[in-house]
Amino acid sequence: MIEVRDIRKTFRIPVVKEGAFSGVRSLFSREYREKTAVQDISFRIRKGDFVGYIGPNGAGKSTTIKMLTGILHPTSGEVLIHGQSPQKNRRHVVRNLGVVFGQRCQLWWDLPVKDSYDILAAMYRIEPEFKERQLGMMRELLGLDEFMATPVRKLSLGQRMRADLAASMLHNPDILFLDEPTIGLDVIAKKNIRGFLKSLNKDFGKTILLTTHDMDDIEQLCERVMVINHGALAYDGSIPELRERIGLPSVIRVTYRGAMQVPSDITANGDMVRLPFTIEEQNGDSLTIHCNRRETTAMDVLRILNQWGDVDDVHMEEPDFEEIIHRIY
Ligand SMILES: Nc1ncnc2c1ncn2[C@@H]1O[C@H](COP(=O)(O)OP(=O)(O)OP(=O)(O)O)[C@@H](O)[C@H]1O
Repeated sequence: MIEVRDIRKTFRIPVVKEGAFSGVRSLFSREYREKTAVQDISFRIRKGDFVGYIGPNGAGKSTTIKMLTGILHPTSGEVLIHGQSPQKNRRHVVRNLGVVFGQRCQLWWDLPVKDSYDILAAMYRIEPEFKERQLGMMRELLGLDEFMATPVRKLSLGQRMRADLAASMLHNPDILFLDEPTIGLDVIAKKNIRGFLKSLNKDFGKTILLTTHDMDDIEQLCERVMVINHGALAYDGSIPELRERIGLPSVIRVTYRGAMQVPSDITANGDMVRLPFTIEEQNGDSLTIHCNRRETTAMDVLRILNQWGDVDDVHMEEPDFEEIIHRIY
């Protein structure tokens, strides 16, 4: 349903020269340098997928989303949404798209939220009954009644984001492109937005592409994650596969009831090569070990640890997702 074939975006940026009046001179300068923001990216997103699109600042995420929505034209390559190009058939394609740029508000600053919805409905030729039905559906999910009559400029950041999300859903699009919809929100507001997005995907079958710097958003919402770095796709797959590929160690802490006996040939000379894990700390009746899930399973590890004493308690920590992502960046 969304097909992206080898899209590339190169910007021409005027070169600003050093020296006095350089700013003025560069106005007349014809020198440019090229910046490739997105380099030959391809992917497909199926109906009902919830995909995270992540990468460091300046990686090319917003530029990709702008090409997907038809705001920008790719320098080369092609985007097809339901088989249509958003560049060539913008009017037709946007009927099926909802877009939220978390850093920008699509509502009218001085008007009550409700009036903004009326204007958007008129602009996009949405029938009043249809708009009311959509708002009715979202009223409870987004708690719209709390601020319908409030001017947008008086909304809290969390309320504004909820109002913005409702606006993007007024025409009931199949596909949502969300660029940092949880930016700057507190824990509770993030939780509300995540709940809403989860419901849109699971209960209403919406296809969602989500850009965010919040790895909790990704872990809690997305089945699939695409990582973009320096304009190129560095990873496209599931989160468990990504964990496995990066192979950071899982930490297991074991407490024994009474004595424990670590075989001496393992601890001698720090020679632990025969174990499928490393002993990081041995302290009285407890052990902390690191194991790599690519090389062994938790069951195998526990089987060995069980031979060393009477296990009382086991605590496992998966590698932190944020840390995994930093490894890719
Ligand atoms: N209109 C433009 N003209 C020139 N360069 C641009 C333009 N838009 C984006 N760029 C450059 O393209 C690169 C990618 O920018 P983009 O906004 O897509 O990154 P991003 O991944 O969304 O970053 P962030 O996480 O900071 O929002 C950056 O180096 C940026 O400076």
